Amino acid sequence: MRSQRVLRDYVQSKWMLYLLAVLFIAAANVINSFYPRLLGQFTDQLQGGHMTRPLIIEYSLSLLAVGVGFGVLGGSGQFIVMRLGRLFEFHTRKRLFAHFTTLSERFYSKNGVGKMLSYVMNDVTSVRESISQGINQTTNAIILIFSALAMMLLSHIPLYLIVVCILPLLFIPWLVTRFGPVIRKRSLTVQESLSKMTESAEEQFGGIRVTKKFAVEPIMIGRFGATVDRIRDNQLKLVRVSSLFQALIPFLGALSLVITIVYGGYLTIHNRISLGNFVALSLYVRMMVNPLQQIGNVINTMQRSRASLERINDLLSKEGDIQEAESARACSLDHAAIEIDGLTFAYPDSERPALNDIRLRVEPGKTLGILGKTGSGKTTLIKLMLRVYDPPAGTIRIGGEDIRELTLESLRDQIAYVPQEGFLFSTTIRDNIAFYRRDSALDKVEDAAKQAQIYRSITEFPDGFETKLGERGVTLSGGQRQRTSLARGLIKRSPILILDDSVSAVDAVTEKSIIDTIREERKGKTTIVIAHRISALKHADEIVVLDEGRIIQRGTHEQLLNQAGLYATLHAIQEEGSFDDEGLQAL
Ligand SMILES: Nc1ncnc2c1ncn2[C@@H]1O[C@H](COP(=O)(O)OP(=O)(O)OP(=O)(O)O)[C@@H](O)[C@H]1O
Repeated sequence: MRSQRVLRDYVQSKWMLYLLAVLFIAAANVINSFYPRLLGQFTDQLQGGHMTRPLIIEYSLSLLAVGVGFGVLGGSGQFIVMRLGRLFEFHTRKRLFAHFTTLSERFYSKNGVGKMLSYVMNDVTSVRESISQGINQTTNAIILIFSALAMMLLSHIPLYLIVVCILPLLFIPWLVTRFGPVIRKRSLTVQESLSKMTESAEEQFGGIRVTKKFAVEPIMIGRFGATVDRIRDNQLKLVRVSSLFQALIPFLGALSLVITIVYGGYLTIHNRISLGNFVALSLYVRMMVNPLQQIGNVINTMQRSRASLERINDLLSKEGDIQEAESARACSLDHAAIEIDGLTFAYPDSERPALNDIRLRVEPGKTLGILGKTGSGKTTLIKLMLRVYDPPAGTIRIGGEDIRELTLESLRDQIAYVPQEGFLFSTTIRDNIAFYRRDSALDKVEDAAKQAQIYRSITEFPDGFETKLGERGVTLSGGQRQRTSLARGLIKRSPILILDDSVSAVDAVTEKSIIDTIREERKGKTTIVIAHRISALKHADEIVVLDEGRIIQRGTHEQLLNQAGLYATLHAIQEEGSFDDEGLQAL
């Protein structure tokens, strides 16, 4: 795990702008701290009977200058900080997304889409808010407090009076250290329940059609409702503690004002301080309550966003399981034999091997058929060939090279993999087929569609190849979706094509036509066909039958038919519609 400091890196890269913003905000607050002093002086002049028209104008202009200076400088500083915050949000979202693309299937099998969304949306926003508010309000508060203290001393307000009046405010740091950890813990729980709700919503939306078909809406509403209830409970717990925290600070502020009025008023009556200084003191004490409350707010927000920042840093530190070797080379897989030698593999969290001592050799240009019951390890074998998971070193070679020594790009770029359920993006059919190379000429897209037997269906849509697909291609039937995904694989014209049950959703006539076209098109190129239906792979040069991760039969279609075993049994069931008890036992 590489340690990541997303916020520190960002602030370091923008430190000059942040410094400028801090200087602007600080200057604004220094200017602002003049206004109670001016009002105090004004009161003294008034009380002493020295007030003249030019003096009134002078004081008015000075107060106006304070207001304008505070507004312009403070506003500019705030603008810079807010803008930098938005840029942070933008950069971090892009960085997170780029990082997501490097993570492997193992990561995604453990972390749902909702969780990713929650990182990208909630966590990033929470950190952005805390830096913007943090810099803005902390600078505001610190500078204002120090300027106010300095101004009071300059105005000759006695130090003992200042200390007594602001004494209650000094309890604020104590409150912060008491409440901070509790707030942080409860915020983390809220964040977690929020991300659970996003995950649940994502799953419910994904499965909405199944829900409706089974008429189980109340169950789904109940399930989603439970996640929302959890958020409500956790949020209420958080609100209770943060509200108490927020309420105590103004209370301490009010207490300070009471002391100011009582003690300051007493000293004024006894002429120990001037009326002007009493006015200035009350205004300064009042002025200090807000910044101190802001510090409380900032600490609250910081506590909350620290958890988010930790989650983001943690995620960015995660490295994909599949790493390219430093010595990795790009190799051409044209005319390359595939050799699998003694491959045994168990998924990282599983004790039982999904594949056991697999030995295979596919000569260049030949077709290999893989047949097997569900869960027998067919897809696992392909995942290992594509290095979705890492096979043990030296067990899979293509063109004599251990695939772990090839660059991931050269390996995956030269193998076209068509899964049973290819995901279709919410874009045009043309873009979906030309996914691998968006600038492919239309005639190439059309050729691939023809080979996948989807061309006619596409041209029947009013917009033809420019027809937009809804999310996951809802406007297409299952078979149409599968053939569009097949066309996407065929257009690559790769040295190696892998069809993983890619024609299972089409009728027998279309399947035959697709297989014939592919055989013709793939002459001289290596093809691997995985299927449950014998008709899809009987023409293969070699067929292997997998069972519980082991190869239990191998040979050509004719050879396998002449052996008693799973292949002949499946053939009897699928092609002849007949089977005996012995055959059923084999299944
Ligand atoms: N990501 C995973 N983590 C753990 N075990 C897995 C994972 N994917 C598959 N398996 C297990 O590995 C075994 C082989 O699965 P695989 O997907 O290779 O079967 P298959 O022959 O392709 O099945 P099907 O014909 O249903 O697609 C199964 O027992 C499955 O439960």
